[in-house]
Amino acid sequence: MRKQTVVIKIGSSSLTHVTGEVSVDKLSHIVQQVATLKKVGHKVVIVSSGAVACGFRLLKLNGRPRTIREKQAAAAVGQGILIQHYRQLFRQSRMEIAQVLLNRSDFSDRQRYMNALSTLDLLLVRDIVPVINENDSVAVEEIRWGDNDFLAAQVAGLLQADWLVLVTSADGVYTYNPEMDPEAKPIPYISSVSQELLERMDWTHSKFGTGGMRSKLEAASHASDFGTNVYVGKAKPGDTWLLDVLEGRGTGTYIGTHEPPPSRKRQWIGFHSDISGRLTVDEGAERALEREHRSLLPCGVVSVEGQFEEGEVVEVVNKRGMTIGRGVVNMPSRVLEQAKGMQTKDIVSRWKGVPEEVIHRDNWVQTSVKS
Ligand SMILES: Nc1ncnc2c1ncn2[C@@H]1O[C@H](COP(=O)(O)OP(=O)(O)O)[C@@H](O)[C@H]1O
Ligand SMILES: N[C@@H](CCC(=O)OP(=O)(O)O)C(=O)O
Repeated sequence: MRKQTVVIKIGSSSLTHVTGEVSVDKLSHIVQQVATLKKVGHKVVIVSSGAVACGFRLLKLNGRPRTIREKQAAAAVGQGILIQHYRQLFRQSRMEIAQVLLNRSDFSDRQRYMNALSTLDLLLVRDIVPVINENDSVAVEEIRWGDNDFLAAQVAGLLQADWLVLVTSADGVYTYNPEMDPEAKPIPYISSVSQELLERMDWTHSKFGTGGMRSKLEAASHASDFGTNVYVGKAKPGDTWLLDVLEGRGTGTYIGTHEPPPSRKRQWIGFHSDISGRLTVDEGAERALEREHRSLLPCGVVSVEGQFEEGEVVEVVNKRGMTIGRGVVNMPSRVLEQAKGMQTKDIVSRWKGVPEEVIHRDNWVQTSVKS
């Protein structure tokens, strides 16, 4: 089997006791599985929750924290303990780990995105297992919405990983939440995460988890866009459970991808960048962008929203308000406000040195449409 890059996300529900505290036995089992994957030559990155689980008792709380402030403080106490557990467990297999804490802004800022990539790349080259978590004590949205699923998808994209394995308390995606509906049936294979399937999933989660199956499917959809295969399932006994998953013998859900990975530049534009504005385009420009793979010219721009500078990323919508993609603009909003709807020859004679295209086709990414 070809050596693969595998991102394994371990949710709180897969590493805690019923009391909510971290279970070293559960962690140890997962570490053994990862060690098996590494021994056969795969590159493994772990995205691990569990900081709150490791920290809340030391914060003198009786149960899992409820407020954001308590969660952030518990994570600050617990992250060091979590990493210490990983370090001791991996050392038993003579493997070293590195702690990497990331936030959403580390992906939306292109320089930080490239720095994160270069650090992770070097760690993998030196055979060190990166153990990633959100930088919880400064993140707000993330800690509430189960975004370690999303973070794991972002990491899979960053590394152009072959696999994203979401280890959780349910053995895969069911037609409905199996804990609520005994009639729920497992779904062994999903070729593409449709809007209809997403809407069927709710956000109900396990006692100590955060995002439930909805956030996992959204993350899976995101990872598929990067060309990564996804597996959602439970940690199983035995030494080769993770290896079995990669070899197609997992009992959970496989979410397949048929997309080749996009180039890193297009990936950053399409999936990680922050949007600084929105352009509405007419039917001719929509056709040129979507079907004819041409650049966006000022004559096709109907309206400009937001303030942006040359080099920033904007979203492009059609006249019905549907997003068709994103791209890097060649001119600031103050120029485009005046140039919109104008023919190229008039623009060139009015503004010396202004580029002909609003968005060059090399800097354009169409948003994938799933029905
Ligand atoms: N359709 C579904 N299929 C499987 N599990 C579901 C579904 N809908 C909701 N769930 C819930 O999602 C939980 C797993 O998500 P979560 O609690 O966030 O775990 P984690 O800590 O791994 O992120 C399951 O225990 C289950 O209660
Ligand atoms: N970053 C937090 C966990 C947040 C989170 O996404 O949890 P989960 O839904 O269990 O993956 C922690 O380390 O406790």
